[in-house]
Amino acid sequence: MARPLIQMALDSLDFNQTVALADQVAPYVDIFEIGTPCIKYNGINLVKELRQRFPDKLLLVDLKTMDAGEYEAGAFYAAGADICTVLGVSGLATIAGVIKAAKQHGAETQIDLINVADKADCARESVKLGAQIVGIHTGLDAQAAGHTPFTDLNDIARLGLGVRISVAGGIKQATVQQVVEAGANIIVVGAAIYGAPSPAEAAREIRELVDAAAV
Ligand SMILES: O=C(CO)[C@H](O)[C@H](O)COP(=O)(O)O
Repeated sequence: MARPLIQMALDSLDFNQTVALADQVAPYVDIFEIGTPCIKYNGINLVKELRQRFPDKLLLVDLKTMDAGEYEAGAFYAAGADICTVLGVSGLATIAGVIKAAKQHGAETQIDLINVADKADCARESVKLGAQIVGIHTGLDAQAAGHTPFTDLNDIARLGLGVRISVAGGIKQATVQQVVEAGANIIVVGAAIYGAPSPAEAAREIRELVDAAAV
């Protein structure tokens, strides 16, 4: 099995704390995600800062674009994003716009299936348009209501779409093995790392667990 990637969700609003957290966990993660509240609060300068400090990391900007796909995402790809997210619920025209912007910058697009009613159909159509990553995502509010991403992950993995599958939504040490075995290629972790007494130690543990599960 190819080594799954670990994506650190940087979900603080504070610019300096975000950069400091990225520094702490950098040895153990592959992708830095600038989370949606964080990118709204800090804007494109944070993309430029992380791009400059971490030239070897993949940088995902969690725009969750809902309209004006090409226009909105283009600026973030130009600033150094490797991946931007677009909402599956936005519709195919917006998804196509983000994909077009990504192609112009040699970058990639992730479809976020959060709150999509027919996830299999949306994933299939998005892949046909050229999306490289399908994101299974139980958001923070849905997590608070007791939801998890595991059933959706199994359903989408079974489709065999031939693209990478990302999973997010409360993933922690106890669930890493389950999501790797279910077929996730990108494991997104936020609170289980940034909420730990030592984020670096938590990230190191998750790296070990992901690598062990993927053998
Ligand atoms: O995109 C997000 C919320 O919309 C989060 O960044 C994602 O859910 C990962 O964080 P956590 O592991 O804490 O769920």
